[in-house]
Amino acid sequence: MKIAVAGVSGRMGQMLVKAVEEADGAELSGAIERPDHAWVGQDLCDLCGMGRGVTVACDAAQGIAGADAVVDFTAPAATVALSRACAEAGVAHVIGTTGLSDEDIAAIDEAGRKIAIVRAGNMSLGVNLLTSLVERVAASLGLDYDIEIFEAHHRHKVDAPSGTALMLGEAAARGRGVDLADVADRARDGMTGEREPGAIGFHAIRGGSIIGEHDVVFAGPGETLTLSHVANDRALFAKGAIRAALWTEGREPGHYDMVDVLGL
Ligand SMILES: NC(=O)C1=CN([C@@H]2O[C@H](COP(=O)(O)OP(=O)(O)OC[C@H]3O[C@@H](n4cnc5c(N)ncnc54)[C@H](O)[C@@H]3O)[C@@H](O)[C@H]2O)C=CC1
Ligand SMILES: O=C(O)C1=N[C@H](C(=O)O)C[C@H](O)C1
Repeated sequence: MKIAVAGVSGRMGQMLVKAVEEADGAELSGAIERPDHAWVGQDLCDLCGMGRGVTVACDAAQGIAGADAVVDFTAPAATVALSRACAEAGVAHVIGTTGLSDEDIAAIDEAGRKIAIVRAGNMSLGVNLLTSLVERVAASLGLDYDIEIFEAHHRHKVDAPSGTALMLGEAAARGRGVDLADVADRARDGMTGEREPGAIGFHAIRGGSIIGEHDVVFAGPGETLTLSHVANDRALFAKGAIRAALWTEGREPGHYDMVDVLGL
């Protein structure tokens, strides 16, 4: 399968190029960066020692030409534009970008009528398994167990809560049979008053080079249960994303997630 990588110079972009090169049945066919980026127009191999013969494009249509799938860990506006370009070109779109708004997701849904799209705030097996556990625990415990979600990431991360924290929050809300939008408590400061019964709280730490850590805390009467995940290597996300790209081959149009890809 021919795979293009968007955001190729980024922390994840570089991991993705390596993961494509290492994957059986995958070949790098294109690379995309933002128009003002110094890598545009250059041979990828001269820049990072991988992807011989691939020139970095800034035009989406050019970057995905000849690709079967594009793997995209960039920024919300870039991802929405790329989804539209993929729908026009009939190229599958694997999205790891987080911080997407409801409007962004609606635009991606629209593209998913024409092509296979896999989108997940976290591409790791561990986190996707954890969502089922969180849902089950939330369904088993009553409202006297308060749910708080902690996430920690490196200093360069630009969105909060993380995509993973939101996936975990949605799983907890599903377990309780409520909408996350109705119960999420994302900012506490000053005289907040007592905790709202049924609230799901979010807390974000940003610092150093932390790759990604998530805790879901169920704080109950006389006991606290914590479900945790720690990512030790970004290659984890890249390998998941390439697995998703390979999974799209011959797939019907639709907006899928990693639970579909992993068959969980
Ligand atoms: N779903 C998952 O498993 C994971 C998701 N992420 C998400 O992936 C995204 C990227 O993360 P990082 O690689 O750490 O960030 P980064 O900032 O290192 O890389 C983003 C890249 O996208 C490029 N970019 C921005 N606008 C663009 C455009 N219009 N066209 C083409 N390229 C463009 C940037 O120049 C940069 O090279 C974030 O939203 C992050 O939260 C990160 C790790 C795992
Ligand atoms: O920005 C990151 O680095 C990460 N982003 C994803 C998220 O927002 O959850 C996944 C992972 O935690 C790393």
